[in-house]
Amino acid sequence: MTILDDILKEKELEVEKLKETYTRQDRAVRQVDVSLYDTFMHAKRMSIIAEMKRASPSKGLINDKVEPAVQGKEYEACGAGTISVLTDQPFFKGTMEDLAAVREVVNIPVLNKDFIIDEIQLDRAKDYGANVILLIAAALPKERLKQLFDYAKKLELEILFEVHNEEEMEVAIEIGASIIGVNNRNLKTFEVDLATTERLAKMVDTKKILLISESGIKTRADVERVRDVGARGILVGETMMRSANLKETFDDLRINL
Ligand SMILES: O=C(O)c1ccccc1NCC(=O)[C@H](O)[C@H](O)COP(=O)(O)O
Repeated sequence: MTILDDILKEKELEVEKLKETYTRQDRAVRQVDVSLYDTFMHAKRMSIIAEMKRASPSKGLINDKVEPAVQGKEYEACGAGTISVLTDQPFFKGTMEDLAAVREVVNIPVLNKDFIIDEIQLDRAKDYGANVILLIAAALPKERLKQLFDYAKKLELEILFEVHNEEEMEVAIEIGASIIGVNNRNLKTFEVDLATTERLAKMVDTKKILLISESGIKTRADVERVRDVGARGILVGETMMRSANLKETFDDLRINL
């Protein structure tokens, strides 16, 4: 059993419960109509998806003092292109209320970062004001990923399609993903290697597909490495959550393309 297996098992229970208790609250939270793909593709500097992440399986507790609305506003003021909110409770200490709190105060896209295995989680993401959802290639078979991909599109949600190896990248391309995130972290072993982005970037036409490099990004040199192979965006969690000066951190990482 890997940690991803454990998380997915937990998600099955969560979805079962959601199906008994959740009713759609069409547009219950403030909705902001803004596209991650469009803004990142037109940006002149590296776009940053700044993450709200209290804890993680690989690092344990990272920052449990964070107030999502305050941090979200600061991320936006410092130049974030999107805010990723981890909403998984058992492994990351996040909640859907964190997502709603961020949505209320920012005007940039908000990503519901969770382990999506069912349509009901997409309904909920929409209701809570997300613009973008995450689909992880390693989590589900291709056919199921495609069903969820199509359903998310129907809800007018953008999809960050996450891959970690060549086989998963093939799946992303076949499904027609236009935003592909290469996760530098192996979700089974926690090993982080930026060479993953360098390797997989060769498989995509980065003029059409928006390439995002995810995980393990800490320094300007890291950003230069992934920029040089075509990434226009980076997803940064721990570095943001531990930063003592977010303005400086953003200025350091938002390099010219
Ligand atoms: O971060 C983990 O330990 C983790 C473990 C298992 C599944 C997912 C996990 N993280 C989710 C992410 O992909 C990261 O939060 C995200 O890419 C940011 O990474 P970082 O900048 O290294 O915090």
